[in-house]
Amino acid sequence: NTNTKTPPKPYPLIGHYLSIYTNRHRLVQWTSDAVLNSPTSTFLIHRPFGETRLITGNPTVVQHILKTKFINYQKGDIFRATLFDLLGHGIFNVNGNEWKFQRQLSSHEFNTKSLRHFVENVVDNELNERLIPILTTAAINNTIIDLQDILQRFAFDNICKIAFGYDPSYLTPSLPQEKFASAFEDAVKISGERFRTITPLVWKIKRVLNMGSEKRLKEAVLEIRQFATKVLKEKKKELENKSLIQSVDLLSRFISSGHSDEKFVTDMVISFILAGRDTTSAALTWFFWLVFKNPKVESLIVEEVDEKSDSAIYDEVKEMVYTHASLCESMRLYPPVPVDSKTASEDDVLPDGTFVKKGMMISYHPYAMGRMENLWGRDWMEFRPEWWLEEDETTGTIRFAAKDAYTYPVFQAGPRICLGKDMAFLQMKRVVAGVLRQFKVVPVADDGGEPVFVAALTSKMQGGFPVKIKERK
Ligand code: HEM
Repeated sequence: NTNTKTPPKPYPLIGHYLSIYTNRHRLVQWTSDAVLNSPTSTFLIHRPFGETRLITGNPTVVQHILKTKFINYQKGDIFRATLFDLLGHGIFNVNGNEWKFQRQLSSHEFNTKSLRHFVENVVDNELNERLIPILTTAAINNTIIDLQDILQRFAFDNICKIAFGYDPSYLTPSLPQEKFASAFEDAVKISGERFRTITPLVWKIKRVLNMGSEKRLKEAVLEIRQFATKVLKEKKKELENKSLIQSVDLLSRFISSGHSDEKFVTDMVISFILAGRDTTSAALTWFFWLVFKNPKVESLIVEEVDEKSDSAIYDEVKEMVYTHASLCESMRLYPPVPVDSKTASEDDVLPDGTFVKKGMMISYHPYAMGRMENLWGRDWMEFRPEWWLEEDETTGTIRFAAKDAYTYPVFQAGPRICLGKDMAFLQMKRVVAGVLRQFKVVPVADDGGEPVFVAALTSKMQGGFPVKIKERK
């Protein structure tokens, strides 16, 4: 492991490849160290054969690429080609007018009250009918459960119900293994692995030869698309002679607003499922670990949850400022999307003077940024939700104080900021309230050490999160 105080040095021809290869299991940490040890917080990675990539933790540079020069920094060809088999022309994988159109269409739905109510119902149902009973049984039998796996299943059921009104029952393990869920799981995993091959040629050749993981990817994507098309056809039929009732999924909303082209809507729905699948579960997994390590924070959250439990659901979630702050703080240290990349369409010069050549990839690094002394102070490693709270001087109440979006780009920032941010908080706060009101989550391997943070497209706790569940008295 390299954790030197100077940024790693490149060699002729192979650049940083040796160091990258040795650290391939901890690339987030390797790139984070490189950014943290670079005086400008921007680091140039040399890949073999002279290719270079920039990686930055400087908020001014982040603002430059995500907002000021937004048009110049898009999803690049490598990114798009790597994810194309899975995502097609879905919102995650397009630029320009194609993106703008989908963004406007979906922002409209995301801002409706009726979608919000629909999401609340879906989340509450999954919570009360599935998650809480599983935790209750684990508490009674004193069994060890993998909370990370359970939260992933929870998020997958939720997002499928929200995106296309279909319940895969992934959090009901007694049912036979759901084909759609495992196809999605494999497709995301294999697509993520494509990014880690030394050159895209490796997976492209495997794909042409229909070999190994590429063969499975092809099958999985076919299963996903066939299934999504089947749901779409059923929905269309269902909606043919009916006007849309208020409380429905995104797919029905898109169809009802006149967008019924099969390929277009299927691509859109797949992007949404990907976006909502592993992000909230990753955030919650690390959150429950941090809360266990910080009993004072835990008791303040439980106090807030108990206090709000009488109010209406919507207000309860809106008002849970301490819980909200704790979630933000937990994602500062363990962001669900730890590194995210763009590609320059034209030559450019960054605000710090760095020259960017057309076609160069540039990544911003929320994981490194959450660990920067100049942004968070010497005690950045402390888990302190209070950093996100301030007193309202006129009323004397405590309120949430958001940080600058380019200093904390956990949801990205600028025109392409995460569309599901509010939905994600709503879901996460419902889960935190539902779980902590009734239970204490106790990690099994509490040897004092930090679990290992790993990431493909989104982050995970390596080896899962084995816990015991205790009923709160
Ligand atoms: C804690 C949870 C979440 C985090 C940290 C998160 C983070 C992000 C990030 C970093 C991006 C930018 C990706 C890129 O363009 O390269 C993004 C985009 C997006 N997110 Fe989220 N996300 C979360 C939950 C959700 C949920 C629940 C949804 C709901 C469907 C969602 C929907 C989207 C969509 C549609 C985009 C694409 C926006 C666009 O390209 O215009 N996200 N999110």
